[in-house]
Amino acid sequence: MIDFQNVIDTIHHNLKDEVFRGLVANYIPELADIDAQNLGIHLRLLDGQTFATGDWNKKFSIQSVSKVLTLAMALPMYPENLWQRVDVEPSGNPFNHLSLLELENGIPRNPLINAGALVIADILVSLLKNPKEDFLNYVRNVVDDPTIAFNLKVAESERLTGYNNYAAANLLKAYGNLENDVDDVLDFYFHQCAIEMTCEQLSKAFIMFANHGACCLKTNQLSPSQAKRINAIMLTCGFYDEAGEFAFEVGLPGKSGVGGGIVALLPNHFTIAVWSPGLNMKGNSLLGMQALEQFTTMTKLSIF
Ligand SMILES: NC(=O)CC[C@H](N)C(=O)O
Repeated sequence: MIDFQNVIDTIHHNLKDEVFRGLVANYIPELADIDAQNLGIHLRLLDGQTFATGDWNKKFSIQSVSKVLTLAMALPMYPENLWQRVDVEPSGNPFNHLSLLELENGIPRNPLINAGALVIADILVSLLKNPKEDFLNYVRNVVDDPTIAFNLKVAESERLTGYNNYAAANLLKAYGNLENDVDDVLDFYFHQCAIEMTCEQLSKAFIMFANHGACCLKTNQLSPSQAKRINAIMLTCGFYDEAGEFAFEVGLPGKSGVGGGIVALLPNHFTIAVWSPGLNMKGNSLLGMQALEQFTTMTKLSIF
């Protein structure tokens, strides 16, 4: 039996005084002041046991991690046509890259780059009565925690500075791959990214992917087949142009966000959420990746 508490405490100890911690995302001004010294880990086994260390109980902006949750909400509601509007190939490009979108006639490479997430946002804006509230309630239900909320300042900060996302949404609209107004889709997208969670809440939110889709939702659960496919997309596309590196170093499906969070999972075994706000050049948490590399190396628990 692995002493998980000892493993994550050792990783925290190894990394907590690291000098080279990457750079906090400052292209979203409201995120620029987050203290790069934060480092939290929360591990949740499928049998319900949990292990935590460091700043596991502080809220942070989940940013692109939300893209997996919008996909998980949309897929059971729109299973037939979704994959006609967004592909499932890794892009090998940064999360906000646009030239492939033009080359490929407005069909984003996958749902985890920004353009693909905007198509999923558009689907939810079309399907939901009160899109932002309904999605927030979905997340609250998945985690079974009604306190989860948007950070409205972060959403507003992105609205004021998100020129790349405006460009992506306009391009999608020009190619006929957005049904709704560009501003409505972006408003939804900026809010989904501005949800705040702790490592503990995030490890809970992703249990469904480790558990063949099953979680505490009463309706709209993922089927085992849908959960399998989302895991495949996380593995191949969850870290943008560093997806290969993450598979090589860590060997788990996962997703990062520019708030410095990473959540990863081993089907049938566990989910693990790590938060360290400093990012590497590819926009993924620098120490978060190192922590997870140490975790799968020390425990020998990975999909490979
Ligand atoms: N990789 C990320 O977390 C990017 C999300 C961010 N909201 C953006 O659209 O730029």
